[in-house]
This record gives sequence, C-alpha cells and structure tokens, in this order.
Amino acid sequence: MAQRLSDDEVDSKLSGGWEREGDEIVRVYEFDSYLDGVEFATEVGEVAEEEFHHPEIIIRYEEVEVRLTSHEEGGITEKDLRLADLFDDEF
Ligand SMILES: C[C@H](O)[C@H](O)[C@H]1CNC2=NC(N)=NC(=O)C2=N1
Repeated sequence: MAQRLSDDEVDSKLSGGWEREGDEIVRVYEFDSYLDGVEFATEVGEVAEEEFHHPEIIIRYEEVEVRLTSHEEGGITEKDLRLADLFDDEF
C-alpha cells in the first residue's frame, strides 16, 4: 500500500507543470482545439483504467485540468506522482 507523502516530499518530487493544492496534485494542459483536449482526456482515462487509479478530469475550451489524489490514503502518494508522469507521456 502506498504511503501518504508529506507536503515537502510532494513539492520536491512534482514534475514540471504540476502543482500541489492541498491533498491533490493538479495540472492544466493547453490545446489548440477543444477536440484535441477531448482526445487527450480519453487517453488519460485509458491510462487511469489500466493503472486503476483515477483522476478528476475537467475538459474546458482548449484546456484540460487533471487532478489526482489517493482517496484511500487520504492524500498524495507515489501512485499519484507516477500517474502524473504517465499522463505527461500522453501529452
Ligand atoms: C476501492 C478503490 O476505489 C479503488 O482501489 C481505487 C479506484 N481508483 C482510485 N483512484 C484514485 N485517484 N484514488 C483511489 O484511492 C482509488 N482507489
């Protein structure tokens, strides 16, 4: 079971573009079109399902906001950081 990370641990390990907001990590990805964002959100969803660790995804015009936390651990774990990197690989 992944352990909840401290705020300092998260802040030191976060990949570029990601920020910590309380018990979540968040990144806003920007796109040239709405449908490019929709396609990316689908790819994120497929990775999440493969990893069985699911983000909150908000699709807006030309941007997609992705939020991750480990609900069971009540905060941010290595699983969230790993998924963030996997999502970045789809971008
Ligand atoms: C039972 C529990 O819902 C599952 O183990 C998974 C499903 N997807 C999940 N996704 C996220 N982000 N956090 C979880 O704790 C989580 N738990």
